[in-house]
Amino acid sequence: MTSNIGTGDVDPEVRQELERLRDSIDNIDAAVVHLLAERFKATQQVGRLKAVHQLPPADPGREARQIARLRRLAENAKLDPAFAEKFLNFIIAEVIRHHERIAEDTVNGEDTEQ
Ligand SMILES: O=C(O)C(=O)C[C@]1(C(=O)O)C=C[C@@H](O)C=C1
Repeated sequence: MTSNIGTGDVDPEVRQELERLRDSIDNIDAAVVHLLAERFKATQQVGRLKAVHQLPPADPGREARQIARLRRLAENAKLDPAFAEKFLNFIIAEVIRHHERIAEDTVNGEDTEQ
């Protein structure tokens, strides 16, 4: 069936309920973006620290502990732990790319960017 939500041909009560839920979703999405931005600010600092001290971008042991912890948190929150793991892995892969870029731009502990 094709959706008629966009055409205005929807019970006003249903439309109102949908709008209420979507407002909530929009707030949550904004919070997620802000939280992710804060997380990336912290990981950028980790990336610089690792580059300056010539530490490897990835730390598989740390990642294994984070995944185990996040899976537990997800289960308690009734979120699919497999989804939580995929989501964390997706973010960490991006962080590692950032770390690698920072390491490339760092020579003898000096930032060569700019
Ligand atoms: O904690 C670190 O060592 C980081 O570089 C941060 C982080 C993360 O995004 O949480 C990213 C890469 C590592 O493999 C582990 C964790």
